Amino acid sequence: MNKYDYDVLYIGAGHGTFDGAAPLAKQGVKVGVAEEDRIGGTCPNWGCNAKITLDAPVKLTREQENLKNILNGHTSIDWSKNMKHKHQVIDGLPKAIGGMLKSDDIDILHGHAALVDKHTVKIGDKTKTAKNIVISTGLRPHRLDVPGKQLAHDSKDFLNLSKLPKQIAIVGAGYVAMEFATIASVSGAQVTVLMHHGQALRRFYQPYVKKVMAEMKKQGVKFVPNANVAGFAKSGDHLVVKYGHSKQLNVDYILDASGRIPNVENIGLDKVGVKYDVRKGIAVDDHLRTSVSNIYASGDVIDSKEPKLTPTAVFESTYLMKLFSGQTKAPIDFPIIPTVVFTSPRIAEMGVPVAEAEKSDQYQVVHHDLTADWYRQVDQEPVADVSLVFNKHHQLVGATEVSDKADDAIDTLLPAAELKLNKQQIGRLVYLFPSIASDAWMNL
Ligand SMILES: Cc1cc2nc3c(=O)[nH]c(=O)nc-3n(C[C@H](O)[C@H](O)[C@H](O)COP(=O)(O)OP(=O)(O)OC[C@H]3O[C@@H](n4cnc5c(N)ncnc54)[C@H](O)[C@@H]3O)c2cc1C
Ligand SMILES: NC(=O)c1ccc[n+]([C@@H]2O[C@H](COP(=O)([O-])OP(=O)(O)OC[C@H]3O[C@@H](n4cnc5c(N)ncnc54)[C@H](O)[C@@H]3O)[C@@H](O)[C@H]2O)c1
Repeated sequence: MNKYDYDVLYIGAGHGTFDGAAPLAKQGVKVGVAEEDRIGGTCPNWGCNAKITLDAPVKLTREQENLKNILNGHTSIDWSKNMKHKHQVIDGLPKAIGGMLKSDDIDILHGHAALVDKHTVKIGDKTKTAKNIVISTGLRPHRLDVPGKQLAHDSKDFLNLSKLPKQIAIVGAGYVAMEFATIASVSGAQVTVLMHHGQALRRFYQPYVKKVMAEMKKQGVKFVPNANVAGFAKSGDHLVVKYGHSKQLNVDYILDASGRIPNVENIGLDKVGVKYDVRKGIAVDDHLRTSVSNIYASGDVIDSKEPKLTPTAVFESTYLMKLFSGQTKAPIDFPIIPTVVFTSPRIAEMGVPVAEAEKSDQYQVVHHDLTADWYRQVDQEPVADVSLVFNKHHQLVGATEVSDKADDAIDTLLPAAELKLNKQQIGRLVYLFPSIASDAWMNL
């Protein structure tokens, strides 16, 4: 007879949970998953999958634009058909993910979950106990605290817009702002990006970010650096963004893309003694254990220097699966986690950042203008640059690319850096020709 209802009870059903929970349950571990919203969490429902589906015709439009001297005619994006397609692709995912969890005998508990004590969780009006608990509650959009803030929308609202507004103001210049500005402007909206600082995508290599911005400007996107947004108001049938020294911008829609904050409130952390920071998230050790020994945390809600991305959440939930099933006792050892911003062109990076490498004598940085490559000329890519970072043994340790194919190029280079391949090993790898992989590896 088990002392607890579950061996492991997860709070939240995003990637920080389900990629590990399903294989854990397959091994005979009794698992419960509490979720107050859609199964699958942010990424499938209002993040990666939804965004990349809307981006598909945007990417195609970019490719057509690059080849416009060859193609006849002009195409445009039908927003409502694109949104309908997004729903067709996305709407079935919670059922599919939930079905997968149930088929592994996982109990799905619907409702808001909060810790009652270190082994007890209240989910709606049900109370369940567990030997171990994993908090995987993710992030939610940060909202600017300015007058008229209720007039602004967040990324979730944007991804469900049935009609594309004509004029859009986007506050912030991070991942969401830059990706959604691209989607909206290529789809026909006039977009103004109100930047908090003088730089967009601050963690990325700035010479490449400037190239992305230049392409977005050609598409019609306006950037206002150091905008200092003061508030929003309604005036007749339009909205007004007040910024700078008494400047105003009239728009039909305001997207607040000023970042994301951890879901740490109202889940009983203080009651049970789990340490956290309201801005950074839940503190964990190198086994993803919180300050309470049987309570762990996974995914975006963790206070960590790892990027808050789906691959990170997947790696963490998979690590916890191995820990709970006795496959490992070792601390978590993060691999290189690559990242990409799905603008047109994309900017993608992995490993040691170029700006950091340029400041150190431990690395050598090699820049390549890829527009000179015959393979990139096939698609007439106007912007294509890569910077490769090598260590003293000439092993690849980092790379950043700006191009329409940057995501695929960085993915293909990743094993060289993660596995620290030497020249001889690299020489053993033969790629399809012609392909982005053979093109990317040519420079190693
Ligand atoms: C617009 C957007 C686009 C993105 N695009 C990408 C991308 O292209 N690539 C990429 O790698 N990453 C992307 N991300 C980031 C990615 O979505 C997250 O890193 C990932 O979803 C994190 O998973 P998670 O399980 O930690 O959190 P989430 O997926 O947010 O899951 C947390 C879950 O917990 C639930 N929950 C919270 N509190 C409670 C409670 N008290 N009781 C019960 N349930 C609760 C929530 O409802 C939610 O379902 C994007 C994010 C956004 C917002
Ligand atoms: N392609 C991807 O992988 C992808 C796409 C979207 C989101 N994400 C994930 O979601 C996270 C959140 O994305 P995001 O774009 O919301 O956040 P972000 O941290 O990338 O960008 C937030 C932006 O808001 C600005 N800002 C902060 N405070 C402000 C203020 N008071 N006024 C005006 N602007 C302000 C920042 O300067 C920054 O430009 C990302 O960090 C990433 O982890 C990933």
